[in-house]
Amino acid sequence: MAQRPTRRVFYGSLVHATSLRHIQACPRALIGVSDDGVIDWVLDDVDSASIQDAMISKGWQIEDVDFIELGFGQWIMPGFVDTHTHAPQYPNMGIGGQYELLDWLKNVTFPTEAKFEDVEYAKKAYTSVVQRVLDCGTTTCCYYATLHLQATRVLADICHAKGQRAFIGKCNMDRHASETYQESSPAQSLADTETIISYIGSLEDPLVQPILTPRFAIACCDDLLAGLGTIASQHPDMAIQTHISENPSEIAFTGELFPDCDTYAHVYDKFGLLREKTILAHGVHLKDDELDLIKSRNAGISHCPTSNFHLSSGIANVADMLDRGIKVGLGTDVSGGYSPSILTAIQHASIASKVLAFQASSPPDSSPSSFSQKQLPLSALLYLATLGGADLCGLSSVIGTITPGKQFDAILVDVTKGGVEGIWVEQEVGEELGVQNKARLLEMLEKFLFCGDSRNVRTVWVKGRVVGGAQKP
Ligand SMILES: Nc1nc2[nH]cnc2c(=O)[nH]1
Ligand SMILES: [Zn+2]
Repeated sequence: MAQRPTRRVFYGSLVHATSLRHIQACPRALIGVSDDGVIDWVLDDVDSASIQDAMISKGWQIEDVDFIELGFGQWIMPGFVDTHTHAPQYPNMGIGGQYELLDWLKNVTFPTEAKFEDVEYAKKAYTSVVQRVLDCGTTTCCYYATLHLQATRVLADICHAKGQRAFIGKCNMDRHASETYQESSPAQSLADTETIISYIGSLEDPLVQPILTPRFAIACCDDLLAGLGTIASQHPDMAIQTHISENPSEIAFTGELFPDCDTYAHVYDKFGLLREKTILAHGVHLKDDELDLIKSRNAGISHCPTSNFHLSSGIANVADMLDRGIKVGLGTDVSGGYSPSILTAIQHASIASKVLAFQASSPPDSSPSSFSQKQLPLSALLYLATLGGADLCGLSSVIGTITPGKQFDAILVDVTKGGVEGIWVEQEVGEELGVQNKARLLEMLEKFLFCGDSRNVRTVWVKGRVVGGAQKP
């Protein structure tokens, strides 16, 4: 029996942000994806009559491939990168918005996370969390797990089985949490961290990677932070995630606990935890010298605007971070944030930038290269959700755009479905693929980013494998 071809060619619209300032929108792209899930070639503008010739020019024959032609209102774009979320907090999503951070952790979050001591509970919860996140179009996700070793293994296994690209961190926290939910000693916490690192390293596919995860400075004693710094130095390539400067009471308490450190960022730096691929969630109240330090260490910020609004933390000045050349990605921060979808983070990142812009006391910098005191343009929003997030995780050469040599981590968007109103009116009057010109495509993209939801995410691929979506083929 003839083998089913596994090389795929997509014909239709392609949209991706290649920089903070530029969206490439190609209404008639032809994309060749190899059977190992790598993007082999991309042609920007191919007439429908020239498809076969175009493929032949790449050495591909139409009979040897799965050929997928996109319809009206559909396009391929990179999958989203969620640079900060808490898998064990999904059961709590939407609950606890009356609290600010420290009370919210005590009253809502720690009791929920404690339940993950039960491995069966963890299996059930994490199975549905990971599928939900994939169905939202998130192809790469940086997950905090809980402090539990077994449950963290379960989360890694589920991401591995479902094929999500993921960073999985067993949370380190040995103080200032609760009597029933904190680790017994730094030694225990560090030993479990080493165990999870080697366990995740033993999974045969490098899609799932370990990430060092000190919860935040308040929850880690000096010995624990020092031990994590040692582990970090033994794994110079490993990513690190933590929280920083989210809430005024948190910052004040951190200052009391680390009186020898000038700022919050200096605490992490002192212990060797501020470096390339360090993902700092929030950064709402960072001072100038902290921003300088973060930039000098080549670390970056996960902007979590939904959470920053929901827990009344404040508004992070992303425009200023971008002007300083600091890496920024988006995070849902469930369940500080109440949505698993990066679309919600995009919407709130836009609103946050507008609030800062209209509260500014001076006129915006007139330089077109400055984002400061201006609303974030669509290109920046899309960039933060894709390539910017990838860059923060050290994956910008692997994912984040639909570019030859990168892996096919992508979504097929369909704005004729679900809750995106208004698009199909033009379709009724005869608009077809060829007429879906660049301006129209950008308009549809904007509508998807602001009015869309997971019903519009038709298919989700990671490394060429279908892993989710509203309508898997
Ligand atoms: N938003 C948020 N901030 C934190 N700081 C320490 N832990 C957490 C957490 O779980 N969520
Ligand atoms: Zn968080």
